[in-house]
Amino acid sequence: MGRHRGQTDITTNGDARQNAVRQCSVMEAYDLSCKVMLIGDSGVGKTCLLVRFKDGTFLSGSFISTVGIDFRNKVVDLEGTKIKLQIWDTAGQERFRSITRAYYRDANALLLLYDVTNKNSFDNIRAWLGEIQEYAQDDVVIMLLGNKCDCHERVIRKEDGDRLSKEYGVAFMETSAKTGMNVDLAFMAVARDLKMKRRRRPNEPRFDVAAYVEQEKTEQGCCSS
Ligand SMILES: Nc1nc2c(ncn2[C@@H]2O[C@H](COP(=O)(O)OP(=O)(O)OP(=O)(O)O)[C@@H](O)[C@H]2O)c(=O)[nH]1
Repeated sequence: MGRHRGQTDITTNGDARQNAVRQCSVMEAYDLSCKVMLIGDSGVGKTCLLVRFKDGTFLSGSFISTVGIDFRNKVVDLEGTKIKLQIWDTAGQERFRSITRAYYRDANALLLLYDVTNKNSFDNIRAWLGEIQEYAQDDVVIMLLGNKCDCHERVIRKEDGDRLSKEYGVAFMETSAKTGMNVDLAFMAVARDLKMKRRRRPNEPRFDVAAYVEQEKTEQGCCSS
């Protein structure tokens, strides 16, 4: 397996808040690369999840929506294999849907977020899954994430997310970009899936990302919001 040189991590749109997201990283070598997209309604926490994973920090303060689409790279080490995750952060607002849809078909994994304090964002998950069926590759990895699980104002129970994910046969966990709960796991599970796919021999069983997440995830109650 050859090792590639990473491209510099330059983002694509001019939104002021994303100066926090916009930095050039030193070129890093990697063995495998994959595209991960963050999707879901506006305000569910996609940018914050990305920043938490990439920088280990939480973007608090006033909320400024993503314009269009943006990306950052992160190279992770999985038992000696360097995997470059190219993570696309999409705008949740309806007016950008035609732009973001165009990127679905190149994605290896889709992290689909709702906000546990926002019922609408949960109710819209079925529509998002419909879009995925229509525009994404058949073997795309889908992970449903109930974000902001640190908040006391929760209106969606964990069982609701669980039930929906089972109905659609996708991986599920609750996350918090604020505390970092399960954030690394979401991205590392995607990296592991990619590695297993590339390494799998014809007669070997497929890696079950949903079962892996179920086993590894942290189930935590509320903390302060
Ligand atoms: N308490 C809490 N707040 C969060 C969390 N994640 C995001 N937020 C807040 O939710 C708001 C929206 O977060 P963003 O990451 O900008 O949301 P987005 O999904 O990228 O929104 P769009 O760019 O419009 O699609 C911000 O005020 C964040 O500080 C979380 O895990 N916990």
